[in-house]
Amino acid sequence: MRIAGAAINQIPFDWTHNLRTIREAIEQAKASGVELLCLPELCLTGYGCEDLFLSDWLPQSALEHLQQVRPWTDGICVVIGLPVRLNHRTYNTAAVLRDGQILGFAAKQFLANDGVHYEPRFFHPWPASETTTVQWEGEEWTLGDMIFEHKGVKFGFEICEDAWRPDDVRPACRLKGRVDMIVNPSASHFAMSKTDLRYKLVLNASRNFNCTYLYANLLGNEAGRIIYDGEILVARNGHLLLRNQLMSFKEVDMECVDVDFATEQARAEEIQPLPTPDEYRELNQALSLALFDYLRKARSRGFVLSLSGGADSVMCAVAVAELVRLGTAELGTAEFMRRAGCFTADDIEQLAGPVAPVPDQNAPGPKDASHSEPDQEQARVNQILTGRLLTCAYQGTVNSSDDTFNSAKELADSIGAVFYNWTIDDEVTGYVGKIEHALGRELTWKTDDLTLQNIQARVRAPAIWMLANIQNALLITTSNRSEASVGYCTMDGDTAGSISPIAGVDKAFVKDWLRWAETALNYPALRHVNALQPTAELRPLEDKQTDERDLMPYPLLNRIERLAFYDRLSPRQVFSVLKGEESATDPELLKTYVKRFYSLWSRNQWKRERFAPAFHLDDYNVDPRSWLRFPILSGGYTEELNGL
Ligand SMILES: Nc1ncnc2c1ncn2[C@@H]1O[C@H](COP(=O)(O)OP(=O)(O)OC[C@H]2O[C@@H]([n+]3cccc(C(=O)O)c3)[C@H](O)[C@@H]2O)[C@@H](O)[C@H]1O
Ligand SMILES: Nc1ncnc2c1ncn2[C@@H]1O[C@H](COP(=O)(O)OP(=O)(O)OP(=O)(O)O)[C@@H](O)[C@H]1O
Ligand SMILES: NC(=O)CC[C@H](N)C(=O)O
Repeated sequence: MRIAGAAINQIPFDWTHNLRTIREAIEQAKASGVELLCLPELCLTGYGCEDLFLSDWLPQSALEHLQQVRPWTDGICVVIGLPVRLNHRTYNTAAVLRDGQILGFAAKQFLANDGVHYEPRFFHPWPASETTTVQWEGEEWTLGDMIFEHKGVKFGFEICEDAWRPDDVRPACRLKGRVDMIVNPSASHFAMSKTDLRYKLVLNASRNFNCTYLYANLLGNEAGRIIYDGEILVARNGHLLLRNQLMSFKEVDMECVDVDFATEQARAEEIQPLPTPDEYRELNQALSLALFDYLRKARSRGFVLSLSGGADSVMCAVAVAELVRLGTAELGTAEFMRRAGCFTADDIEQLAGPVAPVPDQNAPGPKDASHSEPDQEQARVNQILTGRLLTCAYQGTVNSSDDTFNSAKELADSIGAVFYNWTIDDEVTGYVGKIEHALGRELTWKTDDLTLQNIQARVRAPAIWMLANIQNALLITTSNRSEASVGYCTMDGDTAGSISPIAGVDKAFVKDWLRWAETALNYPALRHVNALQPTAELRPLEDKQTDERDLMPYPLLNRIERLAFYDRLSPRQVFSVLKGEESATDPELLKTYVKRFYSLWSRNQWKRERFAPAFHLDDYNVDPRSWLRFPILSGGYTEELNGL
């Protein structure tokens, strides 16, 4: 039997869009002779509909829209995820359709309730071995824990989280021996290296439960924060049959494979390991696709960035250039521009030549564009596109250095971004003078250090916002996770912006990534930033301000943060682990860092509540609206820190 998974790039309750990609996937599958196709979890509504899942109308509307899919399933068996609401409870289900009929709804039994997932807020778990009925306009279907059959192949379900539970409780343990195949429609968020976990999960499931395992994930930045890598996996008895290229820029990535269910396949002795994921490359692909999707789904016309030449803003600029490079490499210039949604037909013809406005969805699966260099002509086109999508401004003060200016200018020029340069000293002097006049005293670095730093960061905001408004573009804010942890940023200053692409990764990672990108992605202009020490450049230059002098070494900050909030240790436990790991560092200094971290962390929760929407990229983040909730007002660990 030819079976397939299709990763599709959906939008919460955009029925027209979602039905279009579903139809496209089904048509591609039919054209490839596929007999059974699995689409991802909740793909009809989108996974990220949040509290709308609690309404009566959204699940009802989903069921109505499912009826439109029925005629498309002539000659094929298709699995489609949607919410179903019964007796004021919403269930997360996978509908099975064939030849225009709905065969039933398999319901999710274990709900994801960790990290970025809050499913028990929206859904009820379905009890094992039970079924009920769904009624709609005189028709009735079975919903619950059930087994289906297509052309003699018996199959049951695990819906995403179902598969992440122990082997002796997950649905597979009851399906073992009763089915030939387990189908898993998923909405599994991207995190660096997570593909390795998923691979092992699917391979081991197929081996341990003696079956074929078909897995299909969502694709792209669906709703703003969470990114899906579009992974499709098929394994049989511990052997990998299919694994696709992740992070496609296409809206539909359908991949199929033949499984000879009539012939037994010996159980694999052991699972062949995947090569270790390359996290820098993964991050690049995820960030580029996330930005591209955000741009087009927000119906925006590009990005504006206050480019200091320092690590954070430079990484954001490279991410936009990479969005163009990877997008055009996979889709071609014309399709990339069409999909971006912010270019006119004339623009497209000018840059891509005359093209038929036909989507390229029937082309074969994506290639890994991240390894390929564009030819000279494509590189020229990419520079023009980057110039259309990214406008930067260096906004210097008397405290800025030539080093950061050169870094910003050369990088912007090398990628083709529009680059402006102005100073903000007049505005700073104007505000300082006004306040000095009102207070009747001078403001000095000795008495007013933070105030004088923050005013510089704040007066950069209005002009850069003006550019964003003029261009109808998204203002990128450059916060990273380390900065967010300790509030090392000025609220309404450098945090001003509408999207925060790198707030999910720590500062040490940002620096390492830029060193990697200089050679691996061929951005020679990064040599400037790679030679710089991170600095806010807010104090007079002779003060030689650096982030790490103000705070602590970034790798240590990152380690404390991880121990405190990923491993959830107490301050005492964190200190004890650090002492063991950092035997060369004075324990008193380590204690100072631990105390500094926790008190800055607690004091700055309100800032984290106000950051612009950020992508989830690492295995955790500090965003209170996705991974990590923490009180705004608290005891601030006073007793715990005093006891160290
Ligand atoms: N719980 C709470 N809820 C609401 N507001 C709260 C609050 N606690 C304090 N606040 C208020 O917060 C305000 C202070 O916050 P804010 O004005 O943002 O400034 P603040 O956090 O005091 O200082 C900013 C820090 O970030 C550093 N910085 C700034 C800019 C750029 C960079 C860089 O790396 O480039 C670094 C700078 O060196 C300094 O250490 C005060 O007015 C205080 O009342
Ligand atoms: N001279 C400047 N021109 C334009 N924007 C600036 C300037 N200085 C600071 N900014 C803005 O403020 C942000 C915060 O500064 P921050 O120092 O945290 O980041 P960075 O300069 O990009 O990196 P690094 O910390 O490694 O120097 C910058 O990313 C940038 O958006
Ligand atoms: N949608 C889900 O059930 C996702 C949960 C699962 N643990 C994952 O991260 O893939």
